[in-house]
Amino acid sequence: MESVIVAIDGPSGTGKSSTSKAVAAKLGLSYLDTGAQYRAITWWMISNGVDVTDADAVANAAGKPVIVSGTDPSRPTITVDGVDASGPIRTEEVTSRVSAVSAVPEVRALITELQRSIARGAEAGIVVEGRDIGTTVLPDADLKVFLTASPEARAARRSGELKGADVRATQEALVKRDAADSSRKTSPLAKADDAVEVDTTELTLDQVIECVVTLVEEHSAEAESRRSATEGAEKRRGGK
Ligand SMILES: Nc1ncnc2c1ncn2[C@@H]1O[C@H](COP(=O)(O)OP(=O)(O)OP(=O)(O)O)[C@@H](O)[C@H]1O
Ligand SMILES: Nc1ccn([C@H]2C[C@H](O)[C@@H](COP(=O)(O)O)O2)c(=O)n1
Repeated sequence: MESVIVAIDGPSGTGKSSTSKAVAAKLGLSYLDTGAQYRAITWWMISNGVDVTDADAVANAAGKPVIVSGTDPSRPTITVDGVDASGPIRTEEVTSRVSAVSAVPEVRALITELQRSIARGAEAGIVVEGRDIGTTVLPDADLKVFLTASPEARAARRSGELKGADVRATQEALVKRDAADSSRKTSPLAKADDAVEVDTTELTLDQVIECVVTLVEEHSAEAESRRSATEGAEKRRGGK
């Protein structure tokens, strides 16, 4: 298969990370979790005493942390200034503040550039998941998928992960974060016009993975047949 860039966006808990990792592993592609990068910069701000409700303070500090993402889908990693941040970025404190930090345009500009450079460097291709990948980060992606699911299904999935979590409180927190991510001015959470929407509410994770793998394979087959047709036409012209 030729190198392919796949953008997977959608609200929280729709299955972006689980699906993207599995699709990348199946197809031999790299994998990038862009939410982890916004979480990492948020964790750095909190750890360094930056008031995350002060957009100017966040903007002034945004260039300081060095964030490095490992893109092996079987072992994705994230470090901040050389320190493993994979645990700390998943705390409740980071989750409740990440929308404010990721709404700051200077933060988005820096992280978007980082994401584009990682995608450019992925020789075999990459699956990049987030909120604005198809609309802003990689508008020329070969395939764009927008995952959705009902708030009830998403909360039930998340509560299953966070042992003993109250489903209603989890749902409220999810809906609140989606509203903040969808309403910010700079590259909000949105479906690209040319994205394929997949409602995962009634699908198992395996079914979603299979659906996206099929979409990538169909895209690659179409690209290959267009290439052969063009080559054939060029040869025929050259032969005349
Ligand atoms: N189709 C599905 N059916 C049931 N459970 C699922 C499905 N897809 C994902 N899950 C489960 O839901 C939880 C959330 O999935 P995941 O972390 O992949 O979502 P996400 O969209 O990346 O969320 P976030 O944006 O908050 O990081 C995980 O426990 C995952 O195993
Ligand atoms: N492309 C992206 C990815 C993520 N964010 C922000 C908004 C999310 O609430 C937060 C955490 O993402 P998650 O780990 O839940 O996928 O990061 C964004 O603005 N743009």
